[in-house]
Amino acid sequence: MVEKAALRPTDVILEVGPGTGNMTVKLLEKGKKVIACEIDPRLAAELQKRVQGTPYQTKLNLMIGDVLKTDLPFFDICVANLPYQIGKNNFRPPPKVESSVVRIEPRNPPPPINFQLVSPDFDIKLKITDILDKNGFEKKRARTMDIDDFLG
Ligand SMILES: C[S@@+](CC[C@H](N)C(=O)[O-])C[C@H]1O[C@@H](n2cnc3c(N)ncnc32)[C@H](O)[C@@H]1O
Repeated sequence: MVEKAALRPTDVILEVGPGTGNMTVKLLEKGKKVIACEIDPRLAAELQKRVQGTPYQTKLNLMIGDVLKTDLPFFDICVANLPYQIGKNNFRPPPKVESSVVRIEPRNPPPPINFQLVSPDFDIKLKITDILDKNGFEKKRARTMDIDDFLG
């Protein structure tokens, strides 16, 4: 994953969920700075201990909390291993889930956005439900769908 990220020595990297820091140390080797946001304070303490007294200590900004509720500082690139650190072949029988490494790059230049005002009674929840209903997806939920359903 670190290889795929093609990190540059000038990159400020955001790592979501560093755990005890197995990937963090690799990111610290490659980038200028790592902002690591970990929800579990015990794991964060382990990571802090791991870098203490090493040259990486000053390159790591460790934040404790839920990344979704945290005000994050500026970063250039996000590298994270959130849900499935174990591949499906580690299980017998293999679970019916797929894991992927996803690389998302912002478009440069950014596409033009046609901002439009919506009426005060616009309800995004109703809009989405309406679209799902019209396309026969009212009973489909991510947890009950497989990859073919998504691709279809
Ligand atoms: C699959 S582990 C990855 C650990 C480590 N990055 C690695 O590659 O070995 C997921 C990590 O994300 C953390 N985590 C889960 N939800 C989080 C959230 N909402 N905000 C921050 N960290 C989260 C977990 O505590 C755990 O350390």
